[in-house]
Order: sequence, then structure tokens, then C-alpha cells
Amino acid sequence: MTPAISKIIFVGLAVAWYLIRYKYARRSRREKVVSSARGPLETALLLISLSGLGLVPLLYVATGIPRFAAYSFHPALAWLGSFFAIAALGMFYLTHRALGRNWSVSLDVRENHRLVTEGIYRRVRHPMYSAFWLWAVAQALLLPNWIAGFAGLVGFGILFFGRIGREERLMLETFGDSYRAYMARTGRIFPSIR
Ligand SMILES: C[S@@+](CC[C@H](N)C(=O)[O-])C[C@H]1O[C@@H](n2cnc3c(N)ncnc32)[C@H](O)[C@@H]1O
Repeated sequence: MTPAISKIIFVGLAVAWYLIRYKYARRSRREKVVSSARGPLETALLLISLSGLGLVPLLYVATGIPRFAAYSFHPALAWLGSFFAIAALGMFYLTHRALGRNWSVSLDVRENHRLVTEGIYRRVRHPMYSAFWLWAVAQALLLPNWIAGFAGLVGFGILFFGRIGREERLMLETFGDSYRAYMARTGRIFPSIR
């Protein structure tokens, strides 16, 4: 493993990540939204997350900027990062497949929205966010730069903590006791950690 291979792995898997999302984003445009918790806060959170997980690391891969934040490359960390990134991508795919037409990039409830509680959603109620956390850790391990590497954890962390309470409230308003019972038997992003 070399720094160049580590960057190629990061970009290749990021493209795969984008392609998975693109397919479901196109499909979801056809599904009517009946209620939503979108607003300026959601837009700001999405932009912050996109910067940390996308723009900052891609600028680094393309140009080496910010150079002052570089540190020495460790092949073992990059191997671990590749493993985490592949696991994150697999989880990301499974969550999109399970949510199907119920998926949306933000906080929307669709017409005939179904509460998904099986498959990868059986023991964890936010496995897509688990995949994002895993991906953000992979980014930190693959890119030897304090800013570009850790921007994903910071950017996604801000989105996660700024959104999760509102998303669960929206689900409770929509599904009531079914979601309450689902919350009682699942962990947020890790089984058995509520
Ligand atoms: C970006 S997706 C993230 C889904 C989930 N938080 C996760 O991490 O796997 C957000 C949308 O998914 C929907 N959603 C969240 N949990 C759901 C579930 N268990 N079943 C169906 N839709 C869900 C919400 O309506 C929200 O608009």
C-alpha cells in the first residue's frame, strides 16, 4: 500500500458510494412527499456534511491542499481504512435496498410510507448513519492529513447530532406506537446501544 493507492481506493469507493445513491435518488423523485421537516437548518447540515465527506477530501486528493496538515503515511492504517470503507459501502447499499421508495436524502415522509424494521433495520434503526460513521472513520484512516482525513467525522458528526432527534420525532409522529416499540428493541447506530 502506498499513499497514491490509498487515494485511488478512496476515490474509487467514493464514486461507487455516489452511484448507489444516484440510483435511489432518481427513483425517489417520483415518490410524493406528504410531510417534511426540511428547512434552512437541514440545508445547512447537508452542505456541512457534503463538504466534510466530499469537497474537502477530494480537494486534498486532487491537490494535496492543505499541505501544512499532512502527516506521515502508515500502510497498516490505510489497509484498515480500505476494509472499513468496503464494509461501509456494503452497508450503505443494503440500507438503500431495504428502504427502497421510503428513502430520502433529508427528513421526508412519502405517500404510503412504510416503516422498515427488517433486514439490516432489524436491530439498528439508523444503519445508513452507521455506514456514514464507518465511512468517515475510513476517510480518516486512508488520508494522512489532519484536516482532509478528519473533515468527514466532523462534517457528518454535525449532520448526525443536528438531525437525529428531529428524525426520530418525525418517525414518532408518523408511526406512533409502532416506532416507539421499534425504538425500544433497537439501538440507534449500534445494536443494543440505545
Ligand atoms: C437519509 S434516510 C436515513 C434513514 C435512517 N435514519 C438510517 O440511518 O438508516 C432519512 C429518511 O429515512 C426515513 N426513515 C428513517 N427510518 C426509517 C425506517 N425505519 N423506515 C422507513 N423510513 C425511514 C425518514 O423518513 C427520512 O426521511
